Amino acid sequence: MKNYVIGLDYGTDSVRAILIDTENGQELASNVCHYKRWKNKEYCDASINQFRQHPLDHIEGLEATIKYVVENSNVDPSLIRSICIDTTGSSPVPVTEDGTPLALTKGFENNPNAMMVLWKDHTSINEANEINELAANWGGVNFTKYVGGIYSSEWFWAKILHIAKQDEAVKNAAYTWMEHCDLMTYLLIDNKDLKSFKRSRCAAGHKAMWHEDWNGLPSEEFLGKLHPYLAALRGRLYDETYTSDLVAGNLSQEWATRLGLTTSTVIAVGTFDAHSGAVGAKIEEHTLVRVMGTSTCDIIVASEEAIGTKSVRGICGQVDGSVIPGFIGLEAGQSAFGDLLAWYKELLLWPTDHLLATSTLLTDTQKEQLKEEMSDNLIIKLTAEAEKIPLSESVPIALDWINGRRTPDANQEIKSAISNLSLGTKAPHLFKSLVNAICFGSKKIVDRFEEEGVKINSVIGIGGVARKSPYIMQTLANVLNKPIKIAASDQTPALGAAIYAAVAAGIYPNVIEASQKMGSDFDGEYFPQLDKVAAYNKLLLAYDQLSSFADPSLKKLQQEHYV
Ligand SMILES: Nc1ncnc2c1ncn2[C@@H]1O[C@H](COP(=O)(O)OP(=O)(O)O)[C@@H](O)[C@H]1O
Ligand SMILES: O=C(CO)[C@@H](O)[C@@H](O)COP(=O)(O)O
Repeated sequence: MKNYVIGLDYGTDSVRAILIDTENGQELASNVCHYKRWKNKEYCDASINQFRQHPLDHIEGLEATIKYVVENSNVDPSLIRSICIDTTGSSPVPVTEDGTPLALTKGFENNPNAMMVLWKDHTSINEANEINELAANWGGVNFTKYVGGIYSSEWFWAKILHIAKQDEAVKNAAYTWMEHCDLMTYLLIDNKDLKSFKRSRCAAGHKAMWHEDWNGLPSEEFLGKLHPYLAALRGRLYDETYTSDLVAGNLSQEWATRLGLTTSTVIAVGTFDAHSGAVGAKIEEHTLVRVMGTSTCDIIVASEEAIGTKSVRGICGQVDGSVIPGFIGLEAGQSAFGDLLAWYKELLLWPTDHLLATSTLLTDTQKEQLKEEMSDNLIIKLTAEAEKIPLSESVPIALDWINGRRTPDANQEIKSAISNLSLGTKAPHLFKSLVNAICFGSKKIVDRFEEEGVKINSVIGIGGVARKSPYIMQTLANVLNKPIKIAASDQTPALGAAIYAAVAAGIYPNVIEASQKMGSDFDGEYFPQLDKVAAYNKLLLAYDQLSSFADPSLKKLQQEHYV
């Protein structure tokens, strides 16, 4: 009998659904929906790093994309066994006692504090500092132990603490909070009991300091020292967490009707995009999967025996079962990867956005066409020119911390810097320096894993930049001095979600077997160019120097580690 599953992947800008044949991972239909309100930059204020998304963007996207793949695949809906949802994270959403996102209730429809706080929102830097300070000094367990020793402003508790302090009305109305992957899963299932709802192990372990060592979330006593709201919230969250090979519930009658499915379809426990992307790319031990898009997420799995009781310093957490049940999933990443290049692109397009509007040389239609053409071609042209600049030629030295540093050693307050500019510095030189910067930031992550005893034999690249930029991938292979394989699928996170769905539906006995059968093939490999590796090593020293200058705390961290 044929079996089909759906993987639903919520990225930063859009959501995509794919309908997959579980026998071989073949994609029978796919559909993408861009978030309407987010596209118009509603509820965001980049000047203070506030990035919020309205739940209606997510619900409309879910309905449109799933309906599309069900209708266009010509598959009998009763053979669609399961759906699994992955999202960005930590992207928490305040909800009412009956599990309704607060922004869907009266009075909160346009309040950004009542919406999803997107992973890259950095409004809670002070609150992350408070958490770190308390964790290190309160005299009890240091709850940051399994999230690399530093709690980030990108994460759950810091974001909630910030909003609780900032918005009394939201604090009073938000009965509980859910990670985005949990909320969308909860929305679809029939069982609406919030207490027994199966929350994601991946989200809880990497972002909310949930760990078996202390029986779940950080203690009420610890949270109470941060804010009484957090202490009260603890009891309205969860004790247990679940891996994504398990069923969260059956599709509710309401959503079965809305999506053209039946209530026999099961919904797997939710997860994060990077972790499901790693499964979609057939992750195995000692393979680092790098999701390279707006940001990077670096995922690796290790057996419990290999990790033992060790806590890996400066990363975004080590969580039992966050990628493959039975293995410890480790996560690191860069807060900006493609985003650094996107920032530069926007900077260079300033005149076209602002001067063209007042010019009388072109018609409005021509202006729009020109703007679009320049926007589409800018990175491609810069890439071609940067590639031609020999490594012997002087280019600026840049840091990749344009949106703070996620790892190693989170510091979201830190800013980027560029040095070594001269009158000879042209736009492609600067572009080359930014590409070097994102690759050096990547090298720091790989080095940290290896220093901490996590062996990396091979690297797999997935995500927009991995697929679109051979220049960046070749630079990265040279900087890391490791070969990098590129997954063929453009949809690895959604494919990974489909793999979890297939296991949850009982079609495969475990994630490893399912990912071998359904996971993406590879369609490219970049090898280090031996004549260039040494030159990049030299540039890396300059990057290190600039890093120490821009972030004096780095030296202190290193000294603390080596005493
Ligand atoms: N040809 C390219 N070279 C380098 N970077 C690119 C290229 N095309 C897109 N990007 C970058 O890729 C990022 C988007 O990556 P993608 O994986 O598609 O999205 P997301 O990370 O939101 O899932 C943007 O930051 C963009 O600047
Ligand atoms: O941080 C995580 C997962 O832990 C990601 O969700 C976050 O970096 C967003 O990833 P994308 O840039 O949307 O691929």
